[in-house]
Amino acid sequence: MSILETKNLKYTYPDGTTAINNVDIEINKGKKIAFVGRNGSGKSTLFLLLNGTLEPDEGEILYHNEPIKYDSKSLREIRKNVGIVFQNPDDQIFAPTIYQDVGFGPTNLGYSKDEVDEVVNNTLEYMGLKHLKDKPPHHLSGGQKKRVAIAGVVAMDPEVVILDEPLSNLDPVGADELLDLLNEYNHFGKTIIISTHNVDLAYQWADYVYLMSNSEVINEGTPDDALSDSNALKKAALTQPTYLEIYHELMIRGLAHNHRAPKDIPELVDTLKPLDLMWVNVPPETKVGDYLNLGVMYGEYAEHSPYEAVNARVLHIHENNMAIVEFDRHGFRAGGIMLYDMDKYEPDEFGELIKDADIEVIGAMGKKSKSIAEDEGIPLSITTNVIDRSILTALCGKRCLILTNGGMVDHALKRINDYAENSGIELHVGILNRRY
Ligand SMILES: Nc1ncnc2c1ncn2[C@@H]1O[C@H](COP(=O)(O)OP(=O)(O)OP(=O)(O)O)[C@@H](O)[C@H]1O
Repeated sequence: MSILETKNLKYTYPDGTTAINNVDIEINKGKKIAFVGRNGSGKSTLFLLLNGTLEPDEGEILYHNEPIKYDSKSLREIRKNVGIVFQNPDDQIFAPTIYQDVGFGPTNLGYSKDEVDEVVNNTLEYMGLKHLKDKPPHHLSGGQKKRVAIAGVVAMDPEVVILDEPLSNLDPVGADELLDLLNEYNHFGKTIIISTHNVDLAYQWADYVYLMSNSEVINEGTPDDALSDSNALKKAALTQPTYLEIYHELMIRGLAHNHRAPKDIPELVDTLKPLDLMWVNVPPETKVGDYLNLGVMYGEYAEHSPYEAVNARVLHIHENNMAIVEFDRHGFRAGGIMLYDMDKYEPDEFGELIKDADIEVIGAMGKKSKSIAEDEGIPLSITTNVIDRSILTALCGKRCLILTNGGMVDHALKRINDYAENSGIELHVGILNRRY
């Protein structure tokens, strides 16, 4: 369902610089969208057009299929629903304290004092800023200021949040934490749009990508489609995402399986052909591509039955009936990933389940899970990039537990099951405290 759309948009600044030219985009509700382009390609100008701050010279912008109007009532409405977080938080934060700054938007929307108090406290809690509420903004670090700027927008409960270069000036942990937060917010059904010149970020994070150059959109599509066209990337003076580049190099050398391009480390690991190659003696009638049974595994190596067949595919036949065979991946011993829905957290049950589940590593996704874990003294080994890191841990044979809640429970379950299905590796996955 389209939430924001532009048709043949054009905008020229008063000094004659055309910053947006013939731009047609369609943003669907609940998606994560990235606009990728070098400095000056027009991303910030487009964002200011999308929430009515600038008015186009030509073309139109549709919000829920209705053209935006520019009278003050309509503009208030669109700015409430399409919030922008500027690249530099100093352009956005101006009140004497964090509390007042985050309360500015809701106060302007006509909320009562109690309503403002409730919404500001909830937002500060959600953004992990509660302890800073009485501080003046100029005493905060760059990362904290960024969060305050986002909190000011989130407090108005917009449908769409637009963030101009959200990760600029953040250290790696701060960047991961912010992405975690944006993903969580997206799971509440919010549409999130970012601009970035970081192709790796756009490739890994977005559902849909627009590539911009010289005031125009020059390519668009899923991240693989939009960011693998070398001509378009050259025109935009950008390079391919690192994962795609590694994948293509592996493919050229025959080291990768020919399935979809990897988006993260577990998928990249999975594209690698297993190194289980072996010289074996084969019967004279054997052909390349045949499956051979090479014997049995037993004891702790057998997963599915006490005695398990070891199969291998013939890759190459040499003279004297010698062949190179590749072991079938079936029977790969991985660990497991259990999820625990923190909306239904019960300390006693949790302790019991953990004891029985033989968990070695615990991770938490989302603000609520992390703060319950902190309050309850549950030791967390993984707090960012949790799904990927849990899959990698499980691939090393360990059992992990992910604490999460809300829509992220099913999201995590789906991601892990998709990985298991695509890789053919049997991971044990389940939700500990949900009965089916
Ligand atoms: N207020 C302004 N007056 C005149 N020209 C401007 C103004 N703001 C931006 N521009 C010009 O418009 C073009 C697009 O700029 P814009 O800031 O939208 O790009 P951007 O892709 O967001 O860049 P960045 O990544 O550096 O933020 C550039 O050529 C820029 O110099």
